[in-house]
Amino acid sequence: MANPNSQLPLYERIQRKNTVQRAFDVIIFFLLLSLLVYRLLFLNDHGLTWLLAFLCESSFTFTWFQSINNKWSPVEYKPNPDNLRRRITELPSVDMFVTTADPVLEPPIITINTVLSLLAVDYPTHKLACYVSDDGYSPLTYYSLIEALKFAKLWVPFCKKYNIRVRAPFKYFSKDSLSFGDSSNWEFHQEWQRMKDEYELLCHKIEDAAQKSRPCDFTGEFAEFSNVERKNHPTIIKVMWENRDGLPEGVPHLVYISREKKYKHPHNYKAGAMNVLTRVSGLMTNAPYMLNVDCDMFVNNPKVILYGMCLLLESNGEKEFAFAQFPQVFYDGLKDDPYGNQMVVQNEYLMHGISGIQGPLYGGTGCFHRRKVIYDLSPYHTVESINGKFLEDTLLEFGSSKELIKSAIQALKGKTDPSDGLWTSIQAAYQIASCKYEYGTGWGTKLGWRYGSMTEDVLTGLTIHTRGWKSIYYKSDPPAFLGCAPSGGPSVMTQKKRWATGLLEILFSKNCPIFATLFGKLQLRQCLVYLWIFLWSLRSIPELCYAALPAYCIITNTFFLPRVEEPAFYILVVLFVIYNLYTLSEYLRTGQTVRFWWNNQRMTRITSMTTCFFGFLSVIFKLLRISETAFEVTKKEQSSDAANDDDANRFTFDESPSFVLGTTILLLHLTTLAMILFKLQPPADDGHGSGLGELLCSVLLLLYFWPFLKGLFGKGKHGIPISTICKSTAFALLFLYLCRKTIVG
Ligand SMILES: O=c1ccn([C@@H]2O[C@H](COP(=O)(O)OP(=O)(O)O[C@H]3O[C@H](CO)[C@@H](O)[C@H](O)[C@H]3O)[C@@H](O)[C@H]2O)c(=O)[nH]1
Ligand SMILES: [Mn+2]
Repeated sequence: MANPNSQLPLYERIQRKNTVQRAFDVIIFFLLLSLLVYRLLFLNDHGLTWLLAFLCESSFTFTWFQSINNKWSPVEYKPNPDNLRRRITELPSVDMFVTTADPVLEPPIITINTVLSLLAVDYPTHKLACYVSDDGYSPLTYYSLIEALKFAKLWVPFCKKYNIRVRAPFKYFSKDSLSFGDSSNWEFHQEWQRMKDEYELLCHKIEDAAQKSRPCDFTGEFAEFSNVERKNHPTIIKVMWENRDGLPEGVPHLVYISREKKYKHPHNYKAGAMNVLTRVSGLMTNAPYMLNVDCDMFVNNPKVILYGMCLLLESNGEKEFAFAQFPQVFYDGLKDDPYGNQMVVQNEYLMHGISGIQGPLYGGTGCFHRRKVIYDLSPYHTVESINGKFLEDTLLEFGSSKELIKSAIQALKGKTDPSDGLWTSIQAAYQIASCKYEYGTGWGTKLGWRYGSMTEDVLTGLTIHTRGWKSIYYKSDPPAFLGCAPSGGPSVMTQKKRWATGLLEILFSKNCPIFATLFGKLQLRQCLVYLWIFLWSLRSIPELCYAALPAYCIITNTFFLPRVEEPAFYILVVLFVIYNLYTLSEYLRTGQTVRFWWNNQRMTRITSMTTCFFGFLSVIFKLLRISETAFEVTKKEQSSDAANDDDANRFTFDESPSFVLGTTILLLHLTTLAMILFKLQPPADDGHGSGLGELLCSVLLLLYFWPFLKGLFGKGKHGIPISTICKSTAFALLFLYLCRKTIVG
């Protein structure tokens, strides 16, 4: 009999209105074009600086064009979990993956909180399995998981009984959380206190273990960790907990995996870890859906799996949406986002904008994938069509494990047999987690997470869009996941440099989105979106040139901007004012402060002129085979007090080259301003020297690099290291010398 509820929609699609925004987008675009026309008209009257300015401005105009494309037709989706419950009696299984790589940079207490929050989600427990990949090969992480599991057996029922919202205990018990709701309920009160005590005990145990040089005796369960080399060790797989009774309540399966590592054997960082997770889970539970999160991204909304399933289970979604991406939202964000990495405005406008094209890019965490899509299926493949040649070709790519191939056939055909217990496949699991398993297979090239970029997430998502799939984005309230944004100048720079590198790596690879549109099924507008993000590090070049131009002009007393008397000067003024008001309004509409906006503007300029440039260089070095690119893990901190700490808002520095470049720009513009102030400029050629435009540019750059100015006088980590200042002074002097030479020459 047909289910009377089968018509209930699982999600709603809402086209957002954005007429005013579009109008401003276009106005800005026309102002930019008129500036270009002005440049072209007078190209012959001016020298090289004019041409350079024209080229830079052309690049800015192209970027703006791309950004209009990104935001032109925003769409929002709203899942409806109630309808899901009514419509679907048997919910599908979901395998949940957590990756961790370093017990120092990623303290196990953070990882276990993520795991606990996943184990406690609102979803039938027997449909869930949680797999933790530990690239750190850390007995401490494993020990913490053992202890966390004991706690989970109390925590999960507690959360479900009282319908707790925040199920990461550190957050639930933190000072700023309003966890202690209905305190008149005596029973709740008692249980709450017990949970709190148990959680504190858990924290103590982990802290104690972390203090010791050896967290445990390498006997019994820990014997496999006695080989202490992190980069050279055999596989460890531990089925830590099996929900044997298959009951909808209780704690989901928990599996720990530390894949084999060998010196000189590329392990492909996170992408490699994800592929091992995919294979091992394929053997053990083979769920048709997979949720993956970074170790610091805890579940903040227990309905998240229901949301994910609404988005992916709708019958038209089945044919369209390959993955469902949730935004990266951060907890304990520093006030006013001094490092510009909270991505609030991007999550709101950019992501919804892209949702109106082919869908959000895959962001590496907080994302539900269909297993069969990860196994290379395309949208035109129906269950019936999956046989014969496609199946044969695809299966060849899976490698030699018969067990894996068997499970892959089931996954591709959309069949899910209940597993015969996790242990039965343990031997095969060891085989497919070994270094050599991927030799001669399609893993990383045709299947699974793709290798060859530091941003394996975006690359993997791109290959999915290239096959014609769409993706879907949902920004829930409260946010589905919360993670921690790196704090401190150096870690922000490390992260951004990795992104800049990884994104450009994709542009220069065979997966380049231009080919994907020409020969694949990537939509043209989506191709523009990808180009916009991949060109990020290349844009550092016009940005740097544009920052050097005013300095050059002031030092040589020439000009590259129209003079105040010329009407074109007002194009620039209007452009500047409208652009800033426009971006400001985006921040204000998402509830942010003016300060927040300014910090973001400033950091955008700083990172695109410094870190992105080094990202660009590392790709060039890779192409020239001078050096390889590497995934540097960012440091995670749990402290809830950081947000209120005044110190935390102050920029911190280290000796990284990004800061040398930033300091050089600062010193240059300090010099130029001093030259104007003390009238040290050489006489202008024909009485037409640098003017107000150049001066304002210099002042603006000084404001953008204000944290660096403070850093010149700061102490300790808040100060720019002396060696950096020396190097920057040398570069600034060299620039000065070269500028002078052009006058004399
Ligand atoms: O060899 C490695 C390196 C990293 N990781 C894991 O990768 C995740 C992301 O690393 P992180 O240092 O937090 O990088 P972020 O810049 O914060 O991560 C963003 O960018 C990455 C790509 O650069 C994506 O993989 C992430 O999902 C995305 O959140 C973490 O869980 C790590 O444990 C591994 O498992 N193995
Ligand atoms: Mn991270």
